[in-house]
Amino acid sequence: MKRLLIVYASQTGHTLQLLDAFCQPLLPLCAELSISRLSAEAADLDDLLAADAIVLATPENFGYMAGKVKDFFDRTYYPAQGKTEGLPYLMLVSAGTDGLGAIQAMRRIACGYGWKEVLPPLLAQGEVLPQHREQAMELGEMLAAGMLVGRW
Ligand SMILES: Cc1cc2nc3c(=O)[nH]c(=O)nc-3n(C[C@H](O)[C@H](O)[C@H](O)COP(=O)(O)O)c2cc1C
Repeated sequence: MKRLLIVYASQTGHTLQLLDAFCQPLLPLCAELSISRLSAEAADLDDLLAADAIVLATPENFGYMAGKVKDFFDRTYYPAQGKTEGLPYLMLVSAGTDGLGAIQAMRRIACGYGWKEVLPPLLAQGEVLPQHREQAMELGEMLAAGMLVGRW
């Protein structure tokens, strides 16, 4: 069974709203796709090494990813070196007005691991709107479909 790791942080629930929408189309696939949805402080190296794809979901804080997500990278970067190359990933970002700093920073770090960004990031600025939820659901569908047909 393919395994999807979701690593997230959320202080006021906006990123979680995106994540809930993203996960909605995955629920009927639980017989074919194992999903580990973990807060960034709970996720560890074993979770990462077991993953066939990873979703990084975070608010933008001070022009960067949440500190807990950065800490996940700090804890896993060296021990994972050479072991996760080519891992498909995508990003979900909730931000007040911007979000590009968080996206750029995660992209740079993911590049260091050798991961492959397989779908464009979802950036929701301000309140999470129905259109953001729809986009998140579409991304969930596309990521799962790509994993199940072996596209990535
Ligand atoms: C400490 C802090 C720093 C923030 N910095 C930024 C920022 O640099 N850029 C931005 O667009 N929004 C910023 N915001 C707003 C959050 O990104 C936004 O409220 C987001 O939706 C929160 O998501 P969450 O509810 O999942 O924590 C910041 C919020 C906090 C609490």
